[in-house]
Amino acid sequence: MQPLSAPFPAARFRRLKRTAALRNLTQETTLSPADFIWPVFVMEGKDAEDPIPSMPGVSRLTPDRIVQAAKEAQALGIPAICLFPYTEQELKTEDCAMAWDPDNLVNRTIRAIKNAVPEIAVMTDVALDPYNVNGHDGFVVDGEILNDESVEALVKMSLAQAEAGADILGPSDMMDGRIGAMRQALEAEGHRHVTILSYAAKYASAFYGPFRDAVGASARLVGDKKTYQMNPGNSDEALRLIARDLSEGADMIMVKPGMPYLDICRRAKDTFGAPTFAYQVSGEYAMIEAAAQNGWLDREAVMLESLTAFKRAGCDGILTYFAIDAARALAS
Ligand SMILES: NCc1[nH]cc(CCC(=O)O)c1CC(=O)O
Repeated sequence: MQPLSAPFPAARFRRLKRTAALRNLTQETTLSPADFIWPVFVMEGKDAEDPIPSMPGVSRLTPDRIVQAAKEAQALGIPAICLFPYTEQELKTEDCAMAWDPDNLVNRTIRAIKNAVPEIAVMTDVALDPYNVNGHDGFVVDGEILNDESVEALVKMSLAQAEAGADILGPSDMMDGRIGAMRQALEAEGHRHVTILSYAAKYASAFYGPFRDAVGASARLVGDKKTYQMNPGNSDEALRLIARDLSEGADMIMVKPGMPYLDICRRAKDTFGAPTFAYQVSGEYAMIEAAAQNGWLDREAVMLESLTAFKRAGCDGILTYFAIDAARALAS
């Protein structure tokens, strides 16, 4: 593209800024509730919720309340909800067997949502960290995060979620080769229509802190995730990972975190043109909420501006904890 304009005063950029009608008419990207995937935290129990202090306004919900939340999201035009489980500390194990238990909390919740609100797409998280004694996304042996053994476990976990009715599997683990292994197993087991949204460019980020509180992994995590998640200094590697995951059978790809990585979103979309998502992660949410609570930022304006920025950067959609509030704001 070669932007061209007449010299002043033939060109006056303020002409198209003068009224709301003209501004709306010439807006390049727009935001709609259909752009959102809403991440929620599910916990055991009935008719209860438990606020997450580092994510003001976000609570863990019991499955029955998640079903209510899914109904609300559906009514607001939000197409997908993404489930993350909170696991009691004493239930975490080294072998992470609960991750592929057909009746674990996530799989029961998928079924409950699919029964009550079949239209909404249910996305899951494919990674071992909520079930792992040491908080890592893969198996840990003698301090090493094992790749191939973890992939086998992730495949079992994926099949259990597909069986329960998940529409979108979200491998957030960053093990090598998991997309191909998952895709092959899904095809072999008759789950041809199950989609994979690969966390392809997922960085080893300090912005995940509040999420780890939410799923109860903070106290558990031994060391860091730098041997499998990306170095924040890298950009070309993101494209290689996305190319790899698409070639192994991912239907959609994700960049994570979001706002500090919009350059990666733009490169990803321009290079591959695949359905591209960004995750506005827990730390990004917490920063905005904290500033808003102090009266330092206008919460609604910043929320909508930040989400619009993802669309402008080339994203087709955004995983955001603001999904419900943003959908309400857009409707009003
Ligand atoms: N499988 C882990 C996972 N899945 C989603 C998030 C972070 C999401 C957020 O911060 O909102 C994480 C955290 C991590 O990698 O440690």
